[in-house]
Amino acid sequence: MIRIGIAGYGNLGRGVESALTTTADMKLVGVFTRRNPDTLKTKTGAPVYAMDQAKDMADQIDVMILCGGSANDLPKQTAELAQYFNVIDSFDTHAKIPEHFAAVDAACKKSGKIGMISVGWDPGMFSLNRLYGQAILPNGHDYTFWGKGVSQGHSDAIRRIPGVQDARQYTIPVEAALESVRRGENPELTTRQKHTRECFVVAKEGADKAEIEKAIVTMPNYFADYDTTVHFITQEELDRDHAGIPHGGMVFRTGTTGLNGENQHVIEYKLTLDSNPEFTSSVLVAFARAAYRLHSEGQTGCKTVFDVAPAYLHPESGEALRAKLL
Ligand SMILES: NC(=O)C1=CN([C@@H]2O[C@H](COP(=O)(O)OP(=O)(O)OC[C@H]3O[C@@H](n4cnc5c(N)ncnc54)[C@H](OP(=O)(O)O)[C@@H]3O)[C@@H](O)[C@H]2O)C=CC1
Ligand SMILES: N[C@@H](C[C@H]1CC(C(=O)O)=NO1)C(=O)O
Repeated sequence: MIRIGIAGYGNLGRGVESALTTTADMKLVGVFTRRNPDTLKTKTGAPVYAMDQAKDMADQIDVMILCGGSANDLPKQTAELAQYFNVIDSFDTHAKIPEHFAAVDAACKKSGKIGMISVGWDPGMFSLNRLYGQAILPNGHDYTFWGKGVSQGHSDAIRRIPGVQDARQYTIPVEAALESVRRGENPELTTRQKHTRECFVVAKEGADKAEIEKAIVTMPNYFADYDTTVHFITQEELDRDHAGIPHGGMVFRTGTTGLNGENQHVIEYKLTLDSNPEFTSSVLVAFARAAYRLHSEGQTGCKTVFDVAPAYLHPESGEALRAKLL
């Protein structure tokens, strides 16, 4: 039985808690939070501990699944907890993945643990499909489109701005760009030409809304390269009109084969998600199984989804997989 800890109890933390109830080979030992653990009750009745108690429980947990925010939490937490645990996170600030990988790799190499970063759907499943497309159709173009849906990373980043009480960020694909790709026109598209971003923000009493809006639209790696609109609404309106966290998207690869490129092929990998956090958490749980197995085989250091053979994700044996899924 693989013993799991959850570090951080937000949308993703609750999603991991739920995803673990569907496994027969994994169990939740406990949830770790930076808040007062006595103020939190988990959905499944799993115990809640203070984050600084985690290191004292290192012998009770095989993999710690980190569910903090990429903007502020994971850059500190993943490498910190890698001193004591095999760790896995969903770190999604794409521009900073190389530096995050280096920090987690150094911590894991020192502690003899395994770390997996940037596990989810983008980065994660979409990353894998971009790699497959380029490897299989080297003569081609790939495109990634998200939404319309709620980006958890962008929503989390807004919530971290001083004066913000709550927020949801919708990512919206530019239809003309999407249709041009679908028509096989292989357009050259800038970041700004592919998506727009729409934010719904609840400001704290007395907060400077102009300053909040400016902090959002100029935020590097999240909003600076996009046309972004910001709406200020009440908490009641956010809870009423923006309660769900749906999302999805597509990775396209269009490429040619034949000595003269005479044949065109289109690969399309699509996700349609009722719950972005619950899907992301399901990916995290499958890769947590792989992290445990790889560490049991003596692997250490930092990995990404590119480094994991698919069979490590599945609960069944190689023999069963060959008989049923090949
Ligand atoms: N790779 C991918 O495909 C994806 C990655 N992600 C990543 O997941 C990250 C986490 O997203 P999400 O779970 O939605 O973020 P949340 O804002 O729900 O939670 C982030 C952290 O904030 C704290 N927190 C949560 N709720 C509250 C609250 N009410 N009051 C105070 N603190 C709170 C928790 O830490 P604590 O319990 O310690 O207080 C939690 O771990 C995102 O930043 C994103 O980067 C998300 C989706 C897909
Ligand atoms: N990491 C994203 C998952 C996808 C969604 C997204 C976006 O809408 O910009 N980028 O990647 C998230 O936090 O939801």
